[in-house]
Amino acid sequence: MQTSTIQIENVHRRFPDGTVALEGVNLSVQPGEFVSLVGPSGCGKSTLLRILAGLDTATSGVARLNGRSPSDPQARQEMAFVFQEPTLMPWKSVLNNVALPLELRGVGVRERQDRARQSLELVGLSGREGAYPRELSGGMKMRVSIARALVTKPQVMLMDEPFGALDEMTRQRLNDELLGIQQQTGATVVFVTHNMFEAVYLSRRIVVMTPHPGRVAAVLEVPEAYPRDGSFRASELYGRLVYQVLQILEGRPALPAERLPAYSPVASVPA
Ligand SMILES: Nc1ncnc2c1ncn2[C@@H]1O[C@H](COP(=O)(O)OP(=O)(O)OP(=O)(O)O)[C@@H](O)[C@H]1O
Repeated sequence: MQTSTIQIENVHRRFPDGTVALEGVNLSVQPGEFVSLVGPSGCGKSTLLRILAGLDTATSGVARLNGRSPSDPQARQEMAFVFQEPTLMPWKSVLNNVALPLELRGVGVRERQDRARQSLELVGLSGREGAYPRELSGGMKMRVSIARALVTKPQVMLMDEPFGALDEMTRQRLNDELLGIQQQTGATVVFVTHNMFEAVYLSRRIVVMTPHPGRVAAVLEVPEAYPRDGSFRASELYGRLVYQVLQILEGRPALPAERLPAYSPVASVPA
């Protein structure tokens, strides 16, 4: 039986000031799956991602990555985190920024630079190895940040609003590149975004969260095969799914059955 890469069972996170960031969250993510967490500010998306990354701990409940606690050193080796800010070292070249996680793991200079070059090729930045972060556009910096995450060949990529600061055209281009990389590497991706268009375009499943307390309101399936391209954005399915996410976020009833396509997009609504 194939086990889930990520297992979250009845996770609660209450901060010392009494804020309940997460209440009773359940989610399992299969190997190679692309799952987005969508919802308004404060619904607990980042908190959930941080718990998965071992950067925060649940007050109660269980989070597992390949059956291990996210703080387990082996689990940490198997994942990479991409933040909204590219957080590059300004004094290091693009190549050395990308090689940094390998340097921290004690990999020799020749091997880490070779692997950093391969990673830069994946994000379309071959030829820019010698550049410094100040010479790059916002989109290029984010590509470097993704290349740095890929350099350790992680099974799981945890991405927190990575394209939130980019213009719409750059965001769409990077969405396509990310999907290409994900198909090529087979990585499992958990992707946080405020943007429901992006979530529908990228995901196999969308976890819609609502705040106060942070809960999973619904999980939508996106029944569109990969690889996807821009024509998906012009489809009826895409428009209806975006609308469905909005309805759930606004606390309105889901679309009536006669206004939905033949499939049933609400895969599950937790009790
Ligand atoms: N260290 C903390 N102490 C107290 N409250 C916190 C802490 N971190 C987060 N919170 C609160 O927990 C709730 C969830 O925060 P979180 O950052 O996970 O939400 P989010 O959905 O990622 O929001 P955004 O989209 O704005 O990043 C919010 O009410 C936030 O203010």
